Amino acid sequence: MNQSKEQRILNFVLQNAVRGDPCSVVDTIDKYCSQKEWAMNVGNEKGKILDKTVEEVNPSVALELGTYCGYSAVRISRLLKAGACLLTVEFNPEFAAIAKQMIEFAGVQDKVKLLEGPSEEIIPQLKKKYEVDTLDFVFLDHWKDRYTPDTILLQECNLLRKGSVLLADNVIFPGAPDFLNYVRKSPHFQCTNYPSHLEYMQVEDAMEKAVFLG
Ligand SMILES: O=C(NC/C=C/[C@H]1O[C@@H](n2ccc(=O)cc2)[C@H](O)[C@@H]1O)c1cc([N+](=O)[O-])cc(O)c1O
Ligand SMILES: [Mg+2]
Repeated sequence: MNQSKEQRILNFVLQNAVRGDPCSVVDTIDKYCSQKEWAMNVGNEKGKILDKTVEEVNPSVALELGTYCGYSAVRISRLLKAGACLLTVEFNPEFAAIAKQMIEFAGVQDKVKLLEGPSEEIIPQLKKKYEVDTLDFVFLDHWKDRYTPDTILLQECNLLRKGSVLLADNVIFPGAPDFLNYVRKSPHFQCTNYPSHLEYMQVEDAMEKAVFLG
C-alpha cells in the first residue's frame, strides 16, 4: 500500500530535520513542499505574518482549527511563553497521527494539545472538558466554509474576550468570502488584511486578522 503524501512529508522530516528543533522541522517541511510535493501548510511567507501576530498577542491559551501535518502547530508553539499552550483541532485520524509525530519530533509536545474531532464538536467542549476560560488567539486554517460558523460558535460559547485575536489563512485563495463579509461587517470585530501569497506558489492570497471587541 503506497504511502500518503503526508507520510512522505513526515518521513522527510524524520530523516532530515534536527530532533527537538522546531525551526528545523518548519524549514524542512517548507523545503520538501516547495521542491518535491506541494502541501497546504501555511508556509514561510504567511508563516512570518503568523509569527508576528503570535508574538504581538503572546497568548497564554491559543487555539488552532486545522492541524493537518502540524506545521503551524510547531510554528506557533515554538513562540509560546513558558506555561502557555496551543490546542489544535484535527478531524482526520491519519493527519492527526502524522501531526502527533511531527509535534513530538519537534519537541513541542508539552505546549501542544491535539484534539481529534470536528471543530463544531470540540469548540463547545473547550470550557468544561479542556478547562479553557477564554482564548487569547485563534488560527483558522481548516475548511474555509467552517470559518464563519465556528467564529459564531466561539462567541456563543463565550470563548472570546475583549482583545481576543483571530487570524484566518486563505481569505483570498481558496478564499473565505463569507468569513470576510461577516467579520468586516460585524461591530464586534476590528479587521486588518495582510496580503501575501499562497504557500510555495506565486498565487495571491491573504490573511485576515479580526480582533474581538467584546
Ligand atoms: O483547503 C484548505 N485547507 C483545509 C484544511 C483542512 C484541514 O483541517 C482539518 N479539519 C479539522 C477540523 C474540522 O472540523 C474540519 C477540518 C482537516 O482534516 C484538514 O487537516 C487549503 C487549501 C489550499 N489550497 O491552495 O487549495 C491552501 C491552504 O492553505 C489551505 O488551508
Ligand atoms: Mg491554509
